[in-house]
Amino acid sequence: MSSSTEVSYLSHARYGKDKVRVLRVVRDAEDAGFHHVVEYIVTVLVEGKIDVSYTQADNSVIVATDSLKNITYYVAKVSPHILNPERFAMHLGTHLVSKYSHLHKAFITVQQLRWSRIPVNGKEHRHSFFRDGDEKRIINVEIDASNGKDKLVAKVKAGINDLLILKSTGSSFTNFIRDEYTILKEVDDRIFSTSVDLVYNFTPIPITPPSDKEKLDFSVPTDAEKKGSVWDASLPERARTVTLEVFATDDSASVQATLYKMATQIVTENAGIEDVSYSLPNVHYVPVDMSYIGKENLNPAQAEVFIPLSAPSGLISATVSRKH
Ligand SMILES: O=c1[nH]c(=O)c2[nH]c(=O)[nH]c2[nH]1
Repeated sequence: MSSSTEVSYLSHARYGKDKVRVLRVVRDAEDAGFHHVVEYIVTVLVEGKIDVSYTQADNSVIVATDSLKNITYYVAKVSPHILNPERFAMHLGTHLVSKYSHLHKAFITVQQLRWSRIPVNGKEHRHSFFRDGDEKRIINVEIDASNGKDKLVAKVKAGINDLLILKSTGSSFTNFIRDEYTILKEVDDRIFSTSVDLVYNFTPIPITPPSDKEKLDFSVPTDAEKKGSVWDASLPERARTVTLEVFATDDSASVQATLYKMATQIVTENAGIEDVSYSLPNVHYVPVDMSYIGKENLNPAQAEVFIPLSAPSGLISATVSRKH
């Protein structure tokens, strides 16, 4: 950044549009009455030679945030990758840094809301959907053109937010530090409930720059289905399945130990993933003392009535990284 005063200079600048909400309908290529829908909340931000807009009040370098919003809708209309949020985000970011010579980086975040097919008489409906939960897929893409418009690099992370899960046994918590602050009893059986936030980071990958005049080409490599890479369209569902299955089947010694098993399995099974992070609140369910009415409800093996505590909760997080 060039401009500076006696004591300060512009050291960082990034701008764009937040909360661009878009729903896209895709009519199936073989059967136009069979619809696919995705709903995204998109953040589209750019960096580059934009310092004079801050330091000199010179707007000539600004692609208006309104235009960035319009470009988001346009790419949502024309991208053949719209149903895949990672590819859509990479396509949008690639278009921006390719079209505007002074923009060197694009940062695209896509939050995908759930729309699942309504089952009717045991069959998934062709064009009717329901919101089955608050869980979201989150995709973060940086398209970096700072080494040249012909040497684009994509840095992609993806994951899940707000996936609420609970198991009613198969979880214990013992052997922790006991001192003058300790009230908590050791338990060999308890409820374990959490709201999963999962993020996995891919190894940065090269992106083929668009060759058309409009800079709208976006090519997916031919080894697109290569397991465990950014291009692996089945990876998000597999990471979700690992999360759910490890949670369900682990004889959990702690949130920490179960988290580690989930993260380790995802890194092990996906060669393109550099690291996996989870943030897991330990949502407490407290057995009600029913001795007032002569009912045993405190013994973990007999407890049946619990108070869900909205606050406070534990908060357990960790990152498991690939060794090189
Ligand atoms: O799995 C747990 N990890 C902790 O660190 C902790 N601390 C606590 O009070 N309960 C639990 N449970």
